[in-house]
Amino acid sequence: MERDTVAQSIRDRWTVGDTEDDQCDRIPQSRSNRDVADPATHLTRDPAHVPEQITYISPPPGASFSDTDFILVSLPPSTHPSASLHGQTSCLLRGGAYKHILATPGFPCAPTFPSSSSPVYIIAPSRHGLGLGMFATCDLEIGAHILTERPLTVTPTTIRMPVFAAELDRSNVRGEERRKAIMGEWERRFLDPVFNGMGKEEKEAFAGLANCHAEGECGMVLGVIRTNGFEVEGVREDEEDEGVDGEGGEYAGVCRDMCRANHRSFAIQFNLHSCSPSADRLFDVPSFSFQLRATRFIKAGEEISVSYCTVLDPAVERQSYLTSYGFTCTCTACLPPTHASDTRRALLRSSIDEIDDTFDEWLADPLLADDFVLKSSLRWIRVIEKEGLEASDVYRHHLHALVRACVALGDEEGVMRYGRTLGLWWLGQSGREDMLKMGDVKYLRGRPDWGMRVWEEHVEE
Ligand SMILES: C[S@@+](CC[C@H](N)C(=O)[O-])C[C@H]1O[C@@H](n2cnc3c(N)ncnc32)[C@H](O)[C@@H]1O
Repeated sequence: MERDTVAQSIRDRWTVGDTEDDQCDRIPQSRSNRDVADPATHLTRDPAHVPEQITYISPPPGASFSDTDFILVSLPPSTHPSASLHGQTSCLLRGGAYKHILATPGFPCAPTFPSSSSPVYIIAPSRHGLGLGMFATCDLEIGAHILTERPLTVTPTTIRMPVFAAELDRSNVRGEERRKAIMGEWERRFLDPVFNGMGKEEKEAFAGLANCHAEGECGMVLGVIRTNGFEVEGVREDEEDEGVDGEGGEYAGVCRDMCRANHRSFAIQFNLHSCSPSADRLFDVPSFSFQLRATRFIKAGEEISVSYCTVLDPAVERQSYLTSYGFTCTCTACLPPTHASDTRRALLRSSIDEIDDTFDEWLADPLLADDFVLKSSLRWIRVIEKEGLEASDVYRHHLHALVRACVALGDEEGVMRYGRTLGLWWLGQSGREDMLKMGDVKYLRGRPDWGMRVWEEHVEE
């Protein structure tokens, strides 16, 4: 799966009522920077059986249910020891997703990286007037673990109520009124029970989160989910699906602390562009928890930011996602008139396609300078760092090219330098500690491509 940034974007596609045929919609979710499929395509999944109510509440082990049934359940099971230690999530899941979770190897287990007893962050008013925000209490290196959190809720990002929609049609309810009616009904039938299923303390935490849709457009529960939902990666209806039709995620999670992280639209360093997060999150199904990690060095006291949008997208598209959150991004990369940053981001995106060809050409051609690949990728890395896009997948691609080049040259120092950063990138993005081996000379020396481009010196006798 290609990830432009692990700070999965929060994206709102609440478009019910755009066409009379629309019977489902999408609520906000943090995505992996992939486009969201037309909700209509999702409607074909199982036209025969579309429950319009919650079908089961906490089914006992072994209960049978269909893939499309709606199940209200607390996860992990309250009997599991880690549930009391790390909290529980009030979930609304389709049967297929629930089966998928239950079948995940290791589920339910305690989080691998539990939050520290002395947190490395505090929640405090943002200095940029964005409400509350999350601040580092100490210096955080790239890859540093910031927190692990069980979401308060996990709910579907699409839902379908064809019978209810047909009733509206019969009553000639159209346009905005129809859209609001569907949202209201969705909330009443599906989301309010999720809220009611939470404990007192969790309810208070949820209701206290930001809600930029408070002005009567929808109720509190839907408003909070729309303002705070992060994509719950890895929770899906079946094995083949990576989100809806291989695109956006199917479930949104709301967290007590992680949802206080604002979208980055402020520069912390002179000449550093924004729409460029300093942290990113991932969801771990076995422990049913999110992890937040630094994607670049964060100084003590600095506001920790995530991205609500796809950072390599053009500014206009980024802005259109952000309107759902009730603000316009005023960062240097978003503001007209130059949009020079758009050009840089587009070039960065396309630079990925050239990496392999450049590398193969260099490997085969002894006339090319030894630092041919290094120079090329280092040039892109300077652009990435200037744009503040270290969380982006493009950074990983170029770091990887540098490591491969150093391996081919048998350059131990280079391998340690770039491999370490690459390993930390992986740690920051996916929690994979095993990738730290990318900075381990002993490991890399054992690879067949070590010293592959060291040409034998031809010494005249
Ligand atoms: C997920 S919440 C973030 C935490 C929030 N600031 C709070 O007080 O809880 C999203 C909301 O925060 C605000 N926000 C986040 N990033 C922002 C930004 N870059 N500019 C303006 N408002 C922002 C918007 O009101 C948005 O709807």
